[in-house]
Amino acid sequence: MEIGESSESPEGKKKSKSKTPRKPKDSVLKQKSPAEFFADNKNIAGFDNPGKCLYTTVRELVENALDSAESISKLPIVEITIEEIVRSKFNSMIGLAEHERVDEELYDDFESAKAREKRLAKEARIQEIQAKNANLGKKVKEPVASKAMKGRGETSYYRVTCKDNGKGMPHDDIPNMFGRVLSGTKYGLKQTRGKFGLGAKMALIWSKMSTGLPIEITSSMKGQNYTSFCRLDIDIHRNIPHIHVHEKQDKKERWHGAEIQIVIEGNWTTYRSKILHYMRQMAVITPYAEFLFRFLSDAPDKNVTVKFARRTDIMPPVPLETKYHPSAVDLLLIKRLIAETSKQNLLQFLQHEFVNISKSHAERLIGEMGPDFSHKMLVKSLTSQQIVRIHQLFRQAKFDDPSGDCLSPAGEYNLRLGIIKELHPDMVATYSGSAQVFEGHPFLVEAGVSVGGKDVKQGVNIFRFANRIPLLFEQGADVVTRTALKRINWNSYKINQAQDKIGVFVSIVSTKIPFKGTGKEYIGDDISEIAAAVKTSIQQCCTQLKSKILKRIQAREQQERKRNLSKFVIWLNGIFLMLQVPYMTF
Ligand SMILES: Nc1ncnc2c1ncn2[C@@H]1O[C@H](COP(=O)(O)OP(=O)(O)OP(=O)(O)O)[C@@H](O)[C@H]1O
Repeated sequence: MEIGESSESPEGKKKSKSKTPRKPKDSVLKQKSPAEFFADNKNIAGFDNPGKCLYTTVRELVENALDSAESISKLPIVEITIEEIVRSKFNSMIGLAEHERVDEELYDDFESAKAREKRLAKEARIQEIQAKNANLGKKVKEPVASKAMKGRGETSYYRVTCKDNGKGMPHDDIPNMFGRVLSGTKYGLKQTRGKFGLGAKMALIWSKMSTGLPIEITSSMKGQNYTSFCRLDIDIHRNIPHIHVHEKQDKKERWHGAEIQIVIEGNWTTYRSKILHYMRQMAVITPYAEFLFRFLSDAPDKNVTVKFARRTDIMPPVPLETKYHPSAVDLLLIKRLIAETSKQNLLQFLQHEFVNISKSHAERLIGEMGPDFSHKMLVKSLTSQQIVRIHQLFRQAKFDDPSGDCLSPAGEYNLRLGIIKELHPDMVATYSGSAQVFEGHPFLVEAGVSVGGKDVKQGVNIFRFANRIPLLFEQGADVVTRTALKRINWNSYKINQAQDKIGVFVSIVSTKIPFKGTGKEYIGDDISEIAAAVKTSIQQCCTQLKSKILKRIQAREQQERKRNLSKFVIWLNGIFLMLQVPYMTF
């Protein structure tokens, strides 16, 4: 495609033009494209402020990389680099001439002489207090940068690069995968980290909003003798990719996977610890992956390199695509399945498009639908009323629960490995529940509870994972937090909720994780089946721990008794010797 060309054909444009109803002159009605909507409401996708945008961009790219490698059963290798770009370098990148400030008062960080004096006095006072605290051995807080300090010094542009060894992307699909909001390959009923077809596009929208620079995608698939390269941005108004370059290049190395590069505004200082935390927790729940994380800056003392080595070659099974459960479908979905099915008659349709409907069961269901239904009736000829009847029956009838065969939990082994690596606890217990169902969707909960360890605070430390993604935000409202803090009677397991160092790890996997919002930050506490399964899993771990704790208490008591006994024997010996002394002197 030519530079600057959009991917929509002129024919397509003509067609859509003729179909659009003419807008009355006095109409105030406006439409928004999905890209415009998400650009206006980027916070609902986890892009709140520059720091959070940097965090979410890293997250989206890493999760896509893992999904891609796992989809071909490849042990993932993910390299993620954040390169700080100082303002002057950024300006030269975009061809903007350096400009010396002329009218200082115009700037947000302008300080009058009086304000400067006041600030310096305040800073001196703070430094004094901090020096005193340091002398007393108290913890010293980092001073908060003033507006004047922030405005001048802080660099806020970052080149984020993520390279994986996944399956790569078909050459022709790349523009839509990255330049059309709500397009992706993970919409089916399958356990994947991605779901909405939004994340990578949000990173691009943020780059467009903050730096105006395009995204660059390099990809190669197994068996391809070329590498695809694409540089594009997004036409927000029309929600279509705006392609700068899209070409096939000579393949220089035997590599398959993808490398995505994007330049965005961000804030490393405020989100450094969140990003590193995320990487660490990702390494915990994905111990079969190798991660190399780098932060590069012009100031070498700020540089960070962390390698999370692979700790096991055991990968969870590849999640399988499944069919809909009759209790999980609504009218719209039934209509869509009817439109898309390759089956001719109603009997075949029920049998093949849903799980847990056998032939004999389908026959009985059709009998129950009423006299105007028959096995052989053409499924595409069903009227709207008839579809409503099917839906009603699906809601009232009893169906076996879907099996959890399509799910791919982390596995108790991986979870235990992660906990031991992360917390080095004194004791740990893990539990993997069996598959259960909410609203027709299979889900499975695994948990680990640990006591003691290094770098663990006193009290309950919660680690949450959903479809093997670490969840770091909105902890308070999450089903795991609420359950661990309010519904577990820790005392009854001989664990002191306030004083012991308790680690609670809960991993939930499902073909549909009921996240609150598209930012995938927490799972609400309103689905009773999930809340109950989380509680049971934590309790099961606590029960295992209780027997270990009791054994430890018994062992301690026994030791104490032994110690007391030996003290008593020493004391007796002493008495005996004392009694001997008079005789010995004779
Ligand atoms: N590193 C990658 N390797 C292979 N394919 C990728 C990669 N990154 C993105 N894709 C493809 O691009 C599509 C769109 O990605 P995007 O991040 O926008 O959404 P998603 O991952 O499907 O869902 P979500 O918005 O929930 O993250 C993906 O469905 C996937 O097919």
